[in-house]
Amino acid sequence: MRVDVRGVGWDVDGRTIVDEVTATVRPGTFTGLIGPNGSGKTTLLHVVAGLLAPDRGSVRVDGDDVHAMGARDRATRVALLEQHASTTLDLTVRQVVELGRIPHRGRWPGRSDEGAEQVDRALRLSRVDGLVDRRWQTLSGGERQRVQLARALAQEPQVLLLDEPTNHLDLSHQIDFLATVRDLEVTVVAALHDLDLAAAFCDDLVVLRQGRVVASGAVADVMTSGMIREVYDVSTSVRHDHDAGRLTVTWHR
Ligand SMILES: Nc1ncnc2c1ncn2[C@@H]1O[C@H](COP(=O)(O)OP(=O)(O)OP(=O)(O)O)[C@@H](O)[C@H]1O
Repeated sequence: MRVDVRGVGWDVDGRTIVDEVTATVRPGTFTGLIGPNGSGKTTLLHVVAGLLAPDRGSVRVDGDDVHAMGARDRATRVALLEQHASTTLDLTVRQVVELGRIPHRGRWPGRSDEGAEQVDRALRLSRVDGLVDRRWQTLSGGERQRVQLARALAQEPQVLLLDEPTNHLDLSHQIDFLATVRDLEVTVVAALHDLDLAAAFCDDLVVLRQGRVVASGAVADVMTSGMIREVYDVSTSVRHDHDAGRLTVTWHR
């Protein structure tokens, strides 16, 4: 599924938070949304997910306007993994993941095992199949993040939006999580703070500053020390590591 963001703007209290954003996300690719704190990444993801209506412009998924769809239709196409998952759920891990099936249920819910296969697959892919009977409230931050990924995958979206998904994860789980997401056959857009991980896992990047796109395109073209200096005011070396087979970003004081 291709995502087309065209001239999107969103204002609050007379302030423009997302400003004339235009970007295309190619089907099946992993696009990183990067930019400093407060640059509008979360707000833009919320607009793309259909949670916020844009004041200007449009978002289309395979040609269909996200904001003209019904909520159920939208939820079968687009899933959002939020930055801060609710902590008040009194459910087991399996029950949380089953919430992802709600948009697929008929108006009159049928058998209780409807979608069980998709739930099992999502639990396995997110490596939380060993936690199915645990209560959500007893999970660590990293475990919660992985369970929320499983819920989003159980939703079987064609577009998966992730807001700083590696926040609570240790290095090994960060790498594992991003590798899992990259290999999914869905179109993924993730807001990421770690530029080295973004360089390693993303196909394309969109760089935001003060709500505007300042660079976009293939990682190798966009992730340059010049861009990082301009956007983050940090001096870095961006090199291709032949042993690792990827770009690396190292910062200097
Ligand atoms: N509902 C709102 N009311 C007022 N200001 C808002 C609202 N939503 C977002 N903002 C402001 O818009 C700006 C962009 O916020 P947003 O959360 O989209 O940035 P971000 O790039 O995701 O930041 P971070 O990297 O810190 O998570 C911030 O200055 C924020 O305070």
